[in-house]
Parts: sequence; structure tokens; C-alpha cells
Amino acid sequence: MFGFKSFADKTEIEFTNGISALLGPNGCGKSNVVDAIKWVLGEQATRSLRAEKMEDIIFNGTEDRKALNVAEVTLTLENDEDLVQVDAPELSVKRRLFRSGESEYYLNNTPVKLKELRELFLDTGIGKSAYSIMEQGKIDQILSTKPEERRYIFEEAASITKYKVKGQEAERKLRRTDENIRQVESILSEVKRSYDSLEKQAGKTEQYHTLREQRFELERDLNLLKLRDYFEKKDKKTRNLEEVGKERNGIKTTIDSINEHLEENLDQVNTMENELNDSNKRLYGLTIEKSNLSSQLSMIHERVRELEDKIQQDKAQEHAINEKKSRLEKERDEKQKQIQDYTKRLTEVGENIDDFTQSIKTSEQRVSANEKEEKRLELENLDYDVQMSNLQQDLQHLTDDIVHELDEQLKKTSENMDEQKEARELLLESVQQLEKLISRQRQNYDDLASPADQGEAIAGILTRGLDELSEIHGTIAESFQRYSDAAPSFIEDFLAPEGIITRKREIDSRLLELRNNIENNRKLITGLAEENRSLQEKIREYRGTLQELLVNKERMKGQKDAVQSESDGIDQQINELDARILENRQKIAEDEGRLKGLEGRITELKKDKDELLKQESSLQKELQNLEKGISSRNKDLSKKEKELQKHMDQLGKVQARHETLQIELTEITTEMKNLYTNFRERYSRDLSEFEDSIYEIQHDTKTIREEIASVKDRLKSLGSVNLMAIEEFAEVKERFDFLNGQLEDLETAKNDLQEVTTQIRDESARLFLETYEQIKKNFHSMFRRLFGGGRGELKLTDPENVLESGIEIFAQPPGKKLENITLLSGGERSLTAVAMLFATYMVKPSPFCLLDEIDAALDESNVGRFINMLMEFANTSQFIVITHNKKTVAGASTLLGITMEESGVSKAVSIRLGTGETDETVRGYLDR
Ligand SMILES: Nc1ncnc2c1ncn2[C@@H]1O[C@H](COP(=O)(O)OP(=O)(O)OP(=O)(O)O)[C@@H](O)[C@H]1O
Repeated sequence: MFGFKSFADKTEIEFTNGISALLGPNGCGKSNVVDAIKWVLGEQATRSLRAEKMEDIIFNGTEDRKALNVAEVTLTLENDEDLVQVDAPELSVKRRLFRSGESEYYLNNTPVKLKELRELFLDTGIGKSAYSIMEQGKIDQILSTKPEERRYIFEEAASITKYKVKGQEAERKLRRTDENIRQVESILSEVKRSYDSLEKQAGKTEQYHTLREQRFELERDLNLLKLRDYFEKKDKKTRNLEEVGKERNGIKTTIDSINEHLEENLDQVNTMENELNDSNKRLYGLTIEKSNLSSQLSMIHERVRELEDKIQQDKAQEHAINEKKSRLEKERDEKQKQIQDYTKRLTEVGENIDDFTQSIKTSEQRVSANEKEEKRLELENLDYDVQMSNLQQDLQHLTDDIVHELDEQLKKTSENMDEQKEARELLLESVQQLEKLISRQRQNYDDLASPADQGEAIAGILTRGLDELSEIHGTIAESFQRYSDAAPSFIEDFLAPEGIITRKREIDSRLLELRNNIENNRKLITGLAEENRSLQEKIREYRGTLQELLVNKERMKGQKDAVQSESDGIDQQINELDARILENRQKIAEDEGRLKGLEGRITELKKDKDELLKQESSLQKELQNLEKGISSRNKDLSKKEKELQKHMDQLGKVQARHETLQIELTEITTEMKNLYTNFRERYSRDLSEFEDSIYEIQHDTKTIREEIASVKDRLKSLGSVNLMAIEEFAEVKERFDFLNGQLEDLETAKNDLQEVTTQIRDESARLFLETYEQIKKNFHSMFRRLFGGGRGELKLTDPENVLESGIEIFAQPPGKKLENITLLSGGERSLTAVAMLFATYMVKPSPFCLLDEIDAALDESNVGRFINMLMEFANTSQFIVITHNKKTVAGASTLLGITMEESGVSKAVSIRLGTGETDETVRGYLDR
């Protein structure tokens, strides 16, 4: 197994002979082994495999393992006793299923179909529905309330499953054959209808074809008779034509000889006539040339006259022109004088204009200079205004400052008065002290007798006096400082050159100066404006005069130009007259040249004319000679022509006869051709095919026509004919014959099948009865052995109809009434089923048998009996028992443990019983 249900890994289990017990805890995968065997043998019912859909049998993973995509089970069986009819010692059946749904079966590694596999195991006791696999569910099936459902065990044991399958197949075939026969019969009856109708139509069509053939032959003969007629006519005409041809050739020969003679003479006459023609042409040419010369001469004379007239006219014209020219020259001189006058006047006016223009320009320059000066003065005044307003502002500030300073100084001065007073008093006091000191010092000095004797005392007095003096001096200096500090000095400050009052005075004088400036400027501006006004007035006047002068000048210019253009016009006319005089003179010279040329030409032409006159007289002589020769030859020719005409008339008649005959022959040929063509078109055959029999036709045209009419009547009386009827009938007939053949084959097959079915049924019934009787006997004894007494009975529900009859089981455990199995206990039911199983085994043991927990419901003593029985059969069959019962396990020769060491994944462990050690292992295992 690989990937089958919980057997994720590849697992191989070898079942030894005798009884093998499959052990293991709940859910470890024991029943999966049974499922695997059922599955590999072709089980299709997912319910029976305990799955919802077939895919569920593939290992679908655990917490630690991924699901697999394929499940595979191989069952290997010995084939020693020719279990199945395969020439091999071993039989290996393999089934594989992919998650995608693909399924494969192999027999000894060769792909096989499921049907082949099933057929192989029929009647071997192995198979999905046989008795080799006994599960709890199967027991229920054996003991089911429906007696018909148990039949399969008996049939398998009686080896009639195969027959049954064959019988079923034969019956299926029979039903199919019946169905086919019915279908063929219905088609046949339909085909028969068209068969009959087409058969009739085909007869009529054949008759139609015969008549058409007859008509064709008659019409063909009619055509052949016509053809014969044409052939005869054609021969006759051909002969006539030959004769007329000969006659025509004779006449033609005579005509040819006359023609030859005529041609010779005619050639001579022609040559002479040609010569005559040439001479005539030349003469004619000379006449034309002569007349040309005459007309040329008269034309030249005419031209000479014309030229002489023209020269005369031109000369007269020149004289007139010269007169007109001298008139014009006079007129032009007058105009020139006028022009000079105008030029002089124009120069004077121009000078006036220049003077005025200059005056206007000078005045304008002066006006603009004045305006500029006005502007400058105004700007200067503006600047003065600005300066004034700034100074007035400064003056305002200064006045404010003076008032403020004065306030301050006055305030300070009042404070200093006390200080001053104090300082003056101190000063007075010091002065008084000084006065005192001076008087004391004077006293001291007066008091001294001799200053030389009292030097030291004087020095002392002097020193002391000096000290007092310096002390008083310090006091006076200090007092004076205090006094002078307290004295008001701001007036001086105000009046100092950099003082505030000085500055005010400066501003005032500056303001006055500015005002004067502005006033002066204003006066100047007024003067300038006044001057400009008088200048403008003058300019206006100048301009008026200038305008007039300009107009005058223009008018004068116009007049001068007019006179000039008149004078130019006269010049132009004089020039033109000069040109005309020149042109006239040229013309006269040219005409005179031409006149000379023409006179030369007249001399030449007169010479040519004389030459022509000479040629003309010699040609006229030549012509007279030729005309004489021609008239003598022409007389001979007309005689011969008359002779020729006679023969030509004869030839015409013979030729006409010849042509008529040819036309007649062509007509006959055309008609024959038409006859062939019409025949081909009408009958699609060639009339020439039948020409060989043209002289074998016995009947005349009239008889043939009558026969054709009668055939036509008969064709008409046939009415409408299905032309395809013969082919259609052949087709239908083929189909009809084929279907008839098939029907016969089907009926033979049906008979054969019926016979086979009867044989199978008979044979099956015989075999079934035989086996049934044996199993019935065995069941009774097995029942007694398993139950330790009692009675077990089997009964056919319909003994008359053995092959459909159900089988009823009656069981009477020891000491109980014979009763229907539905009333038995679970254990009793298991035992009864086991009895049935063994009863069957006695008749036909299957090579192996799987028993899945069928001992579950049995008590200790019954398990014992069950085991004993199993051991008995273990010689003939291999038993694999799934059980939880220790007694059953003890009866087995091999123990097969299924574990789930890895959760969710089953694993097989095999333990063969025999040595004590192994027993220990088993015991340990069982204890676990
Ligand atoms: N497709 C599958 N993939 C993996 N595990 C599966 C699959 N199908 C069934 N199983 C597992 O197989 C186990 C059932 O095994 P089985 O019925 O053979 O047990 P058992 O040994 O006969 O148990 P018990 O003694 O109870 O009858 C369940 O645990 C189930 O999950």
C-alpha cells in the first residue's frame, strides 16, 4: 500500500498460512487494510469503502505531513492451484488512483480493464461481492430480511456467477436483438412502399427507353435517306462542272493569244502617247512661263510708275514740312523771351521771401531766448521762495530757541541772585579782613624798632602775615569765583558773534536780500513778456507778407512753367518735323534705288521671253510628227479589240454556267453539313457512324415517316415518366435486399441467443440446486457445532423458480423454538452467519478470508467454538482476523500489529508466534 488512507508510506504486509490476527488500538488503520483489499479488487461503491467520494481514499495529510496525490494498492496471490485462468504462478493485481480522478488497473504489471479483472475473479469466492471478506455489515447482509439478497453466496459457491453474468449478457443481447429486429422491420416496411412504386415506374421508364430507341433508329434512317439523295445529286453536279470547266479553258487560251498581240501594240501606242504627253506638257510649261514673264513685266512697269509717283509726293511733303518748321521756330523764340522775364521776377520775389524768412527766424529766436530767460528767472524765484521759506522756518525755530533760552537763563539768573549776594558778602568780608590784616601788618612793622636787630621776630611776623595773606587771598579768589559764577552772563552769550541774536540778524538780512532778488526777477520777467508780445505781433505781420509772396511766386512759377512747356511742345514739334524730313529723304533714296533695280530686271525678263518663243516653235513641230504615228497604230488596235470582244462574250456565258454549278454544289454540301450538325445536336451522336448502312435501308421515306408517327403516339400515351426511376429502383432494391438479409441474420442470432440463455439457465439451475443442497446440509451441522446443539435450516422461497428464488434461514438455538433469524440476539446472529460462512466454505473455500471483528458480539465459550472452527478451515484457506478479543488472538499463528507511531500515519508490525521470546513480545504488545 502506498498513499492509501492512513497508509501514507509504502507498507507491505505478508499474510502467512493459517490464521493471522490483525491487532491494534481503535482508529489505527486495521479496517483500512480490509478496505485496501476490497478496493484493489475493484470496489466502486464509495460507501462500502467508508468514503464520500473516491478521492477520499488518498492519504489526505496530517498536521505534520502534506496530502498525497496518488494512492496505490497491490495484492499478490499465489496461483498454484490454478485459482484463475492466468498462466503464471503468481497473480499481482494493482490499482492506482490519482487525485485528478484518473484510475488505472494492472494485472501482473499489464494494464487491464476493471471488467476483465472482475471476470477473472468470478466464482473464486474472491471479489467485492463474494464471501471472502466478512465485515460486521456483511453479516447483516447475510442475515438480511430479504431472502433474495443472500443468493449471491450460494451462486458464488455454486460457481454460477460466471454463468449468470453470461446469461445476463445473453439476455441483454437478446433484448437488443429484438429491438434491432423491430427497427429493421419498421424501416423495411417503409422501404417496401417505395420499392413497389419505383418498381412500377422503372417498368414504364424501360418501355419509354425502348420506344425512344425505336424513334431514334427511324429518324436516323430518314436522315440517312436524305444523305443518300444528297450524295447522288453531288456526283451529278461535279461531273457537269468538269465539262463546263474544260470548255471555259479553251476560250481562255484564244483570248490570251489576242490579248498578247493587243498588249504589244498598246505598249507602242502608249510609249508614243507618253512622248506626246511629255511634249504637250513641256509646251504648256513654256506657255505658262511666257505668260508669267509677261505678267511679271507688266507688274514691274506698274511698280516703276508707282515709285515715281511716290518720290514726287515725298518731295512735295518735305517742302511743306520745312515751311511749318520755320513758323514754329519763330514762335519758340518768343516763348523763350517770356521765360527769361519770368525768371528775373522770380529771383526778386525769392530774395524778398528770404529776407522775411530770416526776420521771422531772428524774431522767433529772440522770443524763445526771452521765454528761456523768463523760465530761468521763474525757477530762480522758486528757488528763492524755497530758500525764504527755509530761512523763515529757521527764524521761527531760532525765535523759539531764544524765547526758551531766555526763559531758562532768567530762571537760572533768579536762582543765582542769592548765591551772588552770599558771594559778595563773603568777598566784602574777605576784603575787610585783608584791610585789617594790612593795617595789622603795618602796625607790626611800625612796632618794630630796628628791623636789623629784630630780624628773627620780623621774619616770624612776615611769615605769619604771609600765611594769613595767602589764606585771605584764597578766600577772596574763591569768593570772587563764586560771585562771578553767580553773575548773569547770557546777554553776552546772546550777543556774541556766534550767539543766537547774531544768527537771527543774519537770517533777517538774508531774507531781505532774497525778497529784493525776487522782486527784481519779477520786473525782468514782465519786461521780457512785453518784448515777446511785440515780437509775436511782428512775426504775424511778416508771415502774412511772406504768405502773399509765396503765393505770388507759385503763380509766377506756374505761368513760367506753362510758357516753358509750350516752348518745349514747339521744340518737340520741330524735332518731329526734322525726323519726318529725314525719314522722307531716306524713303526717297530707297525708292530711287528700287527704281534702278526694277529697270535692270525689265531688261533681263525681255531676254528670257525671246528664248521661250524659240523653244515653243521647235516643240510644236515635234508634236505634229507624234500625232500622225499614233493614229495609224490605233486603227489596227480597234480591229483586234472587236475580235477579242466576241470571245469575251462567249467566255462570260460559259463562266456563268460554271458558277451556277459551283453554287449548287456548295448548297448541297451545306445542306449535308446541316444534316450532320442537326443530327449531332439532336441525338448527340455522329451520323457518319451510320453511313456504312446507307444502302441497306429497305423502306422508303414515306413508310418511315408513318412508323415514326406511330412510335410518337405510343410515347405520348405513356404520359409523364420518371427518368431516374431505374437507378432509384436499383438503389431501393439494394437497400431492401440488404435489410431483408439483416432481418434474417437478426432472427438467426435471436434463436441462437434464446438457446444459449436456456442452456445457461438450465445449467445454472442445476449447479445452484446441487450447491444449495450441500450448503443446506452443511449449515445444519455447522449450526449444531457452533451452537452446541439446536437446528439450522435453509429453505427456497420459490422452489419452482430456482434461479430467482430467495433463501430463507431458520435458526433454533438449543432449547429455543425454531424461529426467524430476525428475532435472534446479536451473538446468535453472528454465530448463525459464521455457520453460513463455514457451510459455504465446506463446499467451495475461497483462497483467503478477511473477518473484520465478527467475533465482537460473541461470549467467551462461543469465541472458543468459533476459533476451533476457524483452525479447522485454516488448512484450506488463509484467514485474516481483525479482532480485539484476546482468545481469538491466542488462536492465531501470526500477529500483525498496526500502529500509529507517527500520529495519523499507520505502520504494520509483523510478529510470528513460536518462540517464548516472541510470546513475550506479543504479550507485551497486547498489554499495551
Ligand atoms: N484518506 C485518509 N488519509 C489519512 N487518514 C485516513 C484517510 N481515511 C481514513 N483515515 C484514517 O484512518 C483511521 C481509521 O482507520 P480504521 O477504521 O482502519 O481504524 P481501525 O483500526 O479499524 O479502528 P477500530 O478498531 O476502531 O475499528 C482514522 O483515524 C482516519 O482518520
